[in-house]
Amino acid sequence: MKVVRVVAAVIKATNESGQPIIFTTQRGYGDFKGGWEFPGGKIEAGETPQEALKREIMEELDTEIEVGELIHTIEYDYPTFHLSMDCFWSEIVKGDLVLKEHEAARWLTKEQLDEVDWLPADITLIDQIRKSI
Ligand SMILES: Nc1nc2c([nH]c(=O)n2[C@H]2C[C@H](O)[C@@H](COP(=O)(O)OP(=O)(O)OP(=O)(O)O)O2)c(=O)[nH]1
Repeated sequence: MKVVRVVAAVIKATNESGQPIIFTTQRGYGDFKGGWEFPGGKIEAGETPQEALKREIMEELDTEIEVGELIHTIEYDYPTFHLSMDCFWSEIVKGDLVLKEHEAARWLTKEQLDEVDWLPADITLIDQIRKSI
C-alpha cells in the first residue's frame, strides 16, 4: 500500500483563565472535507519533519511556529493508503493563524477535545493529548 508521510502541529497556548488550549482546523476540501485535524501536510524530498512543518504552517496559516517535542507518530491504514504522521508540540512565534486553506478553526480546552469530528487517524492522539495537557 502507498505510504503517505505527513507532519502535523499540535499548537498549544493558554487562554485567559490560564488553561492550556489546543488549536485545530477543519478541512476545506478533498476527501476529508469537513473533518477536524491538526494543521500540517506532506514532507517533501530533502526536508526534515521539522522543516516541513514550519513550511506548511507558514503556507496554510501565515504563522511562524517553533516546533517542539514529538508527541507520537500515528500509523493508520486508510482504505487507499497508509498514513504515517509525526505529530509535534508547537508554539506560535509570530503571526495570527490566518485561515488560507481551512474552512474553520477552534481553540479547544481539554474538556472540549471531543466537541469536534476528528479525522479517523487522529482519534488515538486525542486521548494522549488529553492526558498530557
Ligand atoms: N495535515 C493533516 N493531515 C491529516 C491529519 N489526519 C489525517 O488523517 N490526515 C491525512 C489527510 C491527508 O490524506 C493527509 C494530509 O496530507 P495533506 O494535508 O498534504 O493533504 P492534502 O489532501 O491537502 O494533499 P495535497 O492536496 O496537498 O496533495 O493526511 C491531520 O491531523 N493533519
